[in-house]
Amino acid sequence: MAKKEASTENGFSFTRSASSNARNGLARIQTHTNTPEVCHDDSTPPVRAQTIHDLHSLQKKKSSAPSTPITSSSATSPFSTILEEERQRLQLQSISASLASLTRETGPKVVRGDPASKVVTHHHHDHHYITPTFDASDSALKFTHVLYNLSPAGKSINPLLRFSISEIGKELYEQAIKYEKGSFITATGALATLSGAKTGRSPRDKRVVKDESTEHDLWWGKGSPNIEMDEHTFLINRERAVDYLNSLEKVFVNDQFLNWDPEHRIKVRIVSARAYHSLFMHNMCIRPTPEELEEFGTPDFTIYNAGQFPCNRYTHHMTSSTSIDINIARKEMVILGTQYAGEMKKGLFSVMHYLMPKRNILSLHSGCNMGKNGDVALFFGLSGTGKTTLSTDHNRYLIGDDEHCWSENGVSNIEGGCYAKCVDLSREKEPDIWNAIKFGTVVENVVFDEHTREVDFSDKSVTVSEIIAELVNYYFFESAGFAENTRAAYPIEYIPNAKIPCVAPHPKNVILLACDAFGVLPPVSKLSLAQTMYHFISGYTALVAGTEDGIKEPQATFSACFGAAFIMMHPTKYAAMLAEKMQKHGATGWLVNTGWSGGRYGVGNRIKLAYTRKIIDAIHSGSLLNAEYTKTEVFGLEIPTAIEGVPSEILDPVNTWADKKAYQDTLMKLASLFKKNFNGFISYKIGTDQSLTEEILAAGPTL
Ligand SMILES: Nc1ncnc2c1ncn2[C@@H]1O[C@H](COP(=O)(O)OP(=O)(O)OP(=O)(O)O)[C@@H](O)[C@H]1O
Ligand SMILES: O=C([O-])CC(=O)C(=O)O
Ligand SMILES: [Ca+2]
Ligand SMILES: [Mn+2]
Repeated sequence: MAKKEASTENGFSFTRSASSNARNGLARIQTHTNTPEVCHDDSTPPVRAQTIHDLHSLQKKKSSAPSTPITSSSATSPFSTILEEERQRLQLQSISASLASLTRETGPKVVRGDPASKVVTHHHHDHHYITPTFDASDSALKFTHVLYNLSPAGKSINPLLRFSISEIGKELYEQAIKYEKGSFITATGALATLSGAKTGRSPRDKRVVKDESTEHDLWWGKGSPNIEMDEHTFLINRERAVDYLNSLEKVFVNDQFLNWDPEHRIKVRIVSARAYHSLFMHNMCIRPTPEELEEFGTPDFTIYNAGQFPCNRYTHHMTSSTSIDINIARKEMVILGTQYAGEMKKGLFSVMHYLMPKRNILSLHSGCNMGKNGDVALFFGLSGTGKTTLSTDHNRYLIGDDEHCWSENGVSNIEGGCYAKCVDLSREKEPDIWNAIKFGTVVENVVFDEHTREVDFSDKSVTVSEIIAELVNYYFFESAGFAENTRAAYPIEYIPNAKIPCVAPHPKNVILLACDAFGVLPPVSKLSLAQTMYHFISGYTALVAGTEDGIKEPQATFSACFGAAFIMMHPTKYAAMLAEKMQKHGATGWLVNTGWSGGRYGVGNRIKLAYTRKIIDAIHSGSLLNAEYTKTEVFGLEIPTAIEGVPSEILDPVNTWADKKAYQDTLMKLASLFKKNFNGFISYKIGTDQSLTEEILAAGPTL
């Protein structure tokens, strides 16, 4: 762990030390040493307690009360106490401002250590609550307690804001287990939770405020993920969310960061009603150090997650009782009517897809890892194509599994955690992800043994059936899929070879992943720059959906930039930036089919993960770059004739199909689907380079 690698290539410095890991890591579970003695005589009190309350109080050793030591003299000097109180006051004021109503005259007022709150027990002078109250309405009669940056291990991240742990202020695990039905601790210590009726994202319910500036900046209309909403309607939903949150006994507030590039770090605040949501975001966003939290100040972006509460369908623009609303100008997002935590993660990703390109930084729906020699690979792909699985590679440093930025400095992860699919997760095939499912990790919608609490990753019964999923896919184009969407969210340092800080030099390889359920794309092809751009803009994968009679048909999905659901500007904007960066830094593009071979879904089989890993190894090592190639017909892809550890006959898919006519027909069918999809882009220019635009158009399949 104390191993250090250092490199200052490309602006980022790579130093990883045990201390930086420890700082970012979660605190360990403490085992109490003062176990009450066992007593065999029923006639005497079994423990040193007169009441059940006393008994329970024995469970917790005072000295082990969670706390992070306040650094050095600042805890004791009277001068610094004043500063500290002032800081706390400002922090509380800021949270209060976040929760303020926009229509009532007086917003929630934060009262610290409110004496009226009977539940506060003062073990330490510095334990306190912050208690926003309304003084202009009936809401003044109740308190909304704010649970600020609680940690899953029972330790407030900010030692200066350690709120008392009592009736209300239980830590996240305890909060979840006590108050959120369906929360359990699994055999390995993860928090199993249910996301409710929605087990995937609802892109059809996403709204973006169209105002003077976004009207011109953003991509609107056909194919765009940005469905418009006006400012006034946003405020109605915002007020609905804020009122709902303020009506609760308590809310959770996370103050965290996005983007490991210190120059372009974004401060985010997440206000939510569920410990599940707070823990999820704790894991997924970058966790501030106590010092960073001290100076947090005003967030750059705030999420109001009132997911348990529906939107009002009489409200303009609402087509269901779910609404995920982004307001760029206000720097706010409101969630109503869905508890699926991925909405927060991907909502913020959308925001980054706006903010970063504004700074000439490319935001990417990709995984990223780095070899021992500093060679960096990006993994693009739609949901379920292998970004997380393939970027989590025991022989390489993990930079991140899903969201990155590519700037002049190199690549930086946007997030502080990973969100892995865990359907059919196997210890043998994906050991690092398997081992990351431990204390602190949130596992969503999994099924486990009632007694042993062993998770059965093959059981998909919580997530909806494929038939419903097909409908969902139809209505909510390209959702992560409600079906088979059991997930694990864990802090990135749970992967042993994660590189902290999560930044890397410019990529050498850009790997486009497609799970081709038609089984006609080669397992790997080397792409020209124009082909890379063609496939990046196409964003192809094929899903498999069930039909009523149980016959499963592959369904082609095209999602520009391998993440049309998250981009905010026109795809060609991102494509131009990618082309420019790949050209400038000499990156090679690859197309890897992680889907079917030997026939389409139902006839052939999914390419063995072990083979895909060998292919990826050969890309990383550079050996594939100089291999011998042949060119395929129709798609014009360069395919290698041999790769170590992979049977050569599978490299050209035609060899694996018993029915050659079926192969040809399926190939032509897929090619025509590509053509049809790309027609939507032919009138656009990619950047300023007209010849590149023409090359890209010519880089698709020829029929
Ligand atoms: N040959 C293969 N290559 C990659 N993944 C495979 C292969 N065969 C099966 N799989 C499985 O496919 C799934 C890939 O999912 P993964 O979590 O990596 O998707 P993702 O691209 O990260 O999607 P998302 O953006 O939704 O998180 C995993 O469950 C993995 O075990
Ligand atoms: O956002 C989600 O729910 C999961 C995910 O990573 C994706 O769909 O790309
Ligand atoms: Ca993933
Ligand atoms: Mn993703």
